[in-house]
Amino acid sequence: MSSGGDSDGTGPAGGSASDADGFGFAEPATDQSFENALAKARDGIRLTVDDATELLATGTEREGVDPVRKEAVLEAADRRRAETVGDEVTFVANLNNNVTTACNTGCLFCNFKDSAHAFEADSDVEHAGFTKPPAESRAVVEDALDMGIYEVCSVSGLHPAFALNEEHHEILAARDDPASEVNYKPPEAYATDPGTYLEQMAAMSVGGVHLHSMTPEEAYHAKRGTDWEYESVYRDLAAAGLDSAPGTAAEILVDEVRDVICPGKIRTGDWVAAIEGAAAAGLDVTSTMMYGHVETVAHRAEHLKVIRDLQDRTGAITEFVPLSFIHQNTPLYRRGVVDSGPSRAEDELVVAVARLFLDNVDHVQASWVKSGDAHGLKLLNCGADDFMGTILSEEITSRAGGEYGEYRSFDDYVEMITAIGRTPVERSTDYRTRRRIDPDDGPHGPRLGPRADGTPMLPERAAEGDAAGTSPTEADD
Ligand SMILES: C[S@@+](CC[C@H](N)C(=O)[O-])C[C@H]1O[C@@H](n2cnc3c(N)ncnc32)[C@H](O)[C@@H]1O
Ligand SMILES: Nc1c(NC[C@H](O)[C@H](O)[C@H](O)CO)[nH]c(=O)[nH]c1=O
Ligand SMILES: N[C@@H](Cc1ccc(O)cc1)C(=O)O
Ligand code: SF4
Repeated sequence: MSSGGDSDGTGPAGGSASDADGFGFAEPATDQSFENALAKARDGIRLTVDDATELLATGTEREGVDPVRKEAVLEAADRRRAETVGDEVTFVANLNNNVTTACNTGCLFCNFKDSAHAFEADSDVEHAGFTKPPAESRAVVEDALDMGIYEVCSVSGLHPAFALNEEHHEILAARDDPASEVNYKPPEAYATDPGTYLEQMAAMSVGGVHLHSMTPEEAYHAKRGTDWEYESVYRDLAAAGLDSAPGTAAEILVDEVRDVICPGKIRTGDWVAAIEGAAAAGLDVTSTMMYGHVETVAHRAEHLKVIRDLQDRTGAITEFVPLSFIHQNTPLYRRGVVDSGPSRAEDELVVAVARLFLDNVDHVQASWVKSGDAHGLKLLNCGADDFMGTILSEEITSRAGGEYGEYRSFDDYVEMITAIGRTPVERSTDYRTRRRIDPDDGPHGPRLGPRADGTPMLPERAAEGDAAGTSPTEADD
């Protein structure tokens, strides 16, 4: 959180919940409010937003995290995890293939993007970003399929030349001033044409891989300037090869927070509508929350309620992914709006309260990308049961200043998960296909991907020690 120093404190997020305006917390909180919420959590009674706020803050009547209360919350969540999903820890053999970093949305927590102007054909602005045309996307996925991946996860900047299809290009180009009205410039204006969204889907959906792509923000971009429904856009994307959608762009699903950290992004209502559209089109979705910047614990609780209500209506959410804010290279930090990300105690409480509050979402993910191995494993004892994927490539967290590398091998996974006394399980994106891994039967490699045969994905030395800084390309040399 933004007030640094005490690594176990919650800063303003922990302390200000009871004075947050407009969230119904005017009643002075008492010790009893926390104890009541904890008792409900232990008994499996559905929690209210106020209950979640109490648990996230370890009581709102005092500032900072109370270590004894925190342990009680984590223990309740760990027990709930064991009762609902058991002792398996899942992970997926996957590849991140992000198509472009060009984006003008201007989110203040993001350093993944590069100003789209720099990508224009006549620009001489230097940038370290990229745009992969569909053929290049396909080649990257093909290579990873040979390594045994099950899933390709693709999230991208909102490139102004991106359109759903040719019809969308025509609609956007017909505007009087497409650049300012609908954030559109024709592909000819750019050094590299990203192709259409449908072309990218068709290119990446190769060889039976599971394609996990098109966040609500991207879906909005794929229908901007039209009266198309999210459902029909997701149906077209699915017909081109999309299998499920990532629920990023959620950030904090409270508009007064979005006004500060991502004023250019879709509002909460649109994010919810996009996910409902994806679900109506028959797609599974994930859900996320990026926390630890300017929001209060009450905002986190409100966010969880949005997700739980959405899941009550759709049943399409396969997992909840807490995304711990990485602050170092972001505008929010550089401009002095925040002076750190969340504390480890906050990470633990977010995972735990997500497990307890989201009684209708089976899986809660820990991220070695955001938290590193040791803290990631700790989160698996706070209510999480999934440890994400091999990913092979990472650009969002590393560009923000994260230092935990860009892939983990199956041997890494098996060693880490068995070290905490749990069972390693290779999963499909939707968790329906699962393969328990015998730790003694190494070396380990993926078996669920269309071309997977149990061969380790990466040469042994690439997976040694801290994987940070070694790319798969370097490892192949
Ligand atoms: C980089 S965007 C790419 C996809 C698309 N542009 C979008 O916004 O949905 C994907 C997600 O990465 C996460 N993210 C970006 N910067 C981050 C940071 N500094 N720390 C943690 N998560 C971050 C945000 O949750 C964001 O929605
Ligand atoms: N938590 C992070 C993820 N999670 C996504 C998973 O890797 C996977 O795609 C999803 O669970 C669907 O199967 N990905 C990142 O790149 N970085 C993270 O921090
Ligand atoms: N790629 C996202 C995380 C993510 C991707 C897909 C998901 O389904 C969930 C989370 C990030 O690094 O921030
Ligand atoms: S989070 Fe997504 S929409 Fe926002 S600036 Fe980054 S890439 Fe663009």
